[in-house]
Amino acid sequence: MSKPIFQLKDVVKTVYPNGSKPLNILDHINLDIFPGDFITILGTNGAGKSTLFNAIGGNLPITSGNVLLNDKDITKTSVTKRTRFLSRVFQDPKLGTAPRMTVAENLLLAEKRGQHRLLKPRHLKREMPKYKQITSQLHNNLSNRLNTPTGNLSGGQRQTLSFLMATIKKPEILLLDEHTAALDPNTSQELMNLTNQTVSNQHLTCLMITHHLDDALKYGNRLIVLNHGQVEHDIQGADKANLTKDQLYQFFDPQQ
Ligand SMILES: Nc1ncnc2c1ncn2[C@@H]1O[C@H](COP(=O)(O)OP(=O)(O)OP(=O)(O)O)[C@@H](O)[C@H]1O
Repeated sequence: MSKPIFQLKDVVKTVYPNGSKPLNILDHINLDIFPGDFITILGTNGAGKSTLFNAIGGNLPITSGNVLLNDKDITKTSVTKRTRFLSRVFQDPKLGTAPRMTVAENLLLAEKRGQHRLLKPRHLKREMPKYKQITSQLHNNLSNRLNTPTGNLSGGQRQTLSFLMATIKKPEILLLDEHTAALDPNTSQELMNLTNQTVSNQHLTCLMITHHLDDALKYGNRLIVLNHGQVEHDIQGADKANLTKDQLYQFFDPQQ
């Protein structure tokens, strides 16, 4: 078996809601993520899914435990530094892109992530055929809007762009935080297909939060259910492939 690319070791995040008694919103999480894992993450509202992503992305300092990338302890590494190896796509299409910059400029910016970010017009010109090609993967006309400021795009176009920006420079870890939830059913399906293709073709390591049981079953090699800040189920390989929707429903049955 290969070595984990990413590890959470006994990660705890404690909060004090309204100054009351402590509450662990991440409660001793241990997780080994392997290269090429595509993990779908389910959990009821408030289970800790976004908090888990914030701990991985460095957006939230954890109370105790360690976060490791390729055996290196990155627990104290800033969000900015983590963007060199980690990309995240949020539910809100407005969050991923710079609204006054054009589609092409945003893509160039994403390609230069972690480098000296000087946008030169000749770089932009050189990359245009590539941007045309990657934006043509969906039938939403994004490829004809390369010189349009992203603030003028539809939500679906903008979310496609956020996804392309997150994957244009292969990240070591890709975090998808309900990235299709704000889209209409067809657009959502198209972006999910592109996601699956990209993860598979680029051999990305990806974690995807979703509330769609069908998507959680259909995609990925591994499924995690979070509950009260703990990993309640971690189903992999053949068990994941054979998992049924009825079994999944049982995980959320309060009688269980
Ligand atoms: N910074 C914080 N301070 C206090 N409580 C927090 C903080 N961040 C999250 N929480 C609480 O921790 C719990 C988990 O929140 P989180 O947003 O991770 O849940 P989630 O599983 O992503 O939910 P949803 O499906 O609704 O997005 C919630 O009860 C939330 O109110």
